[in-house]
Amino acid sequence: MKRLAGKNKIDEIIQKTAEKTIFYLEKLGSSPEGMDPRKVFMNASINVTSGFAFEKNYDFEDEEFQKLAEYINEFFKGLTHKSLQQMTWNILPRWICESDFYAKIWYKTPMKHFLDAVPPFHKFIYTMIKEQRKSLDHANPRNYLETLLIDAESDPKWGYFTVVATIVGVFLGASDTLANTMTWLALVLADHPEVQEKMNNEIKAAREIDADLKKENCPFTRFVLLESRRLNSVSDTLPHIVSEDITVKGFHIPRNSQIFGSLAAVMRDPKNFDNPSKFIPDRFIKDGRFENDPKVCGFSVGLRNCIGKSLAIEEYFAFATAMVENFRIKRVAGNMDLAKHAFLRLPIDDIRVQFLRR
Ligand code: HEM
Repeated sequence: MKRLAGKNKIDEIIQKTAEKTIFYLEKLGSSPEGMDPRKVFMNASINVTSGFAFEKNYDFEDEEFQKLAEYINEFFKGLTHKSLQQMTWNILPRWICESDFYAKIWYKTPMKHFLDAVPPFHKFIYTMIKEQRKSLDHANPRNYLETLLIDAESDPKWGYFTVVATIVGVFLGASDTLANTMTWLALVLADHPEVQEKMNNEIKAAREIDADLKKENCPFTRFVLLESRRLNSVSDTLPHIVSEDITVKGFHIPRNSQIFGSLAAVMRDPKNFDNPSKFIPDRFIKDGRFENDPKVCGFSVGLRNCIGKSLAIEEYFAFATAMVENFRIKRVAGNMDLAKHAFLRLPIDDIRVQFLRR
C-alpha cells in the first residue's frame, strides 16, 4: 500500500463514487416506500476497490461493472455455507470430505452460488492481468494489481493463481464490510435526527474552512462514525486456524482447530464501554477533543488485521458526509435486529430507508 501512496487516483475515485452514491440514493430511495440501501453501498465499495486494485472507475450501470458486482454478490450468497463446510472438515474423516459424493451434497446448498461464481470471477481477473501487463512499469506500479505482478516476477513461490486469489480476497474483504457499515450508519442516524442535524451543521462549517472536507474539522462526525462502528460492527470475526497447540486460560486448543474470537464481545463489554448497547457518540470526547479508542476493533487485531483499514476509513468518511450533507434520513420499515448469519453482523432483510433531499 505504501508503494502506491500518492500515485493511485484513489482519492479522486472515492469522491466520484460518493457523488454516484448520492445520485442512486435519491433516485431509488426518495419515494415514501424508501429502499434497502445495501446494493447502492455495495456498488460504491466495489467501485472504490476496483479503483484501488486496477485504477478503474466505473459507472454503476456499466456492463463490465455489473458482471463484477454479480460475481461478488454470488460469492456472498454462498459464503456462510462454504464456512460451514470447512467446519465439518474439523470433525469428519478426510476421505468423506474429499469425496465427490460429499461435494455434490454441498453443491445442493447455497454454496452453489459461491462455486459457480469462482471460474468467471477468476477469468475476469486474468483478463485484467493481461491488460495491465502490457503497460507495466516496474519502477512505478500504478495500482495494487501491478504491485502484485511485480512481486510475482521476483518470487518463484508466487504464481498467477496467488495474484488472482489475492485480488479476489481484496474484493471480498472490501465490499460487503463497508456496504453494511454504511447501512448500519443510515439506520442508526434515522433513529437520531438530532445527530444528523448536528453533523450537517458541522460539515457546512468545515466546508467554509476548506472546501475539501478535512477530518480534523469534523470531530463530532468522527465520534458518530466511530460509535456506529462500535455499536454495529459488521464482522464479528473471520474463522482462524490454530497453527500450533496452545492453552488459553486452561483450555487446550490443538493445532489445526478452527476458532472464532468475538470482536463484538469486546466492543459491547460494559467493562470497556458504559451503557454499551446505547448509541452515545460523545463517549469518545477526552478533554474536549476527539480521541480514537483502540477497543473499537472492528478491523480485528493482531498480525492478520484488516489490510484495507485506512482505505475503509477514507471511504466511510466520504460516503457518510456526502449522505448527511445531501439527505435527511428516515426509516420506513424494519428495525435494528441482526440477520441470521454464521459470522457477520448484518441488518435484517426487510429494512427500508427514505433519503429526502435537503
Ligand atoms: C468497514 C470496512 C471494513 C471492515 C469492518 C473490515 C474488517 C475486517 C476484518 C474483521 C478482517 C479480518 C481480520 C482477521 O482475520 O482477524 C479483515 C480482513 C481483511 N480485509 Fe477488511 N474490513 C473493511 C474494509 C476493507 C477494505 C476497504 C479492504 C480492501 C482494501 C479490506 C481488505 C481486507 C483483506 C484483504 C483482509 C484479509 C487480511 C488477511 O487475511 O491477512 N477490508 N477486514
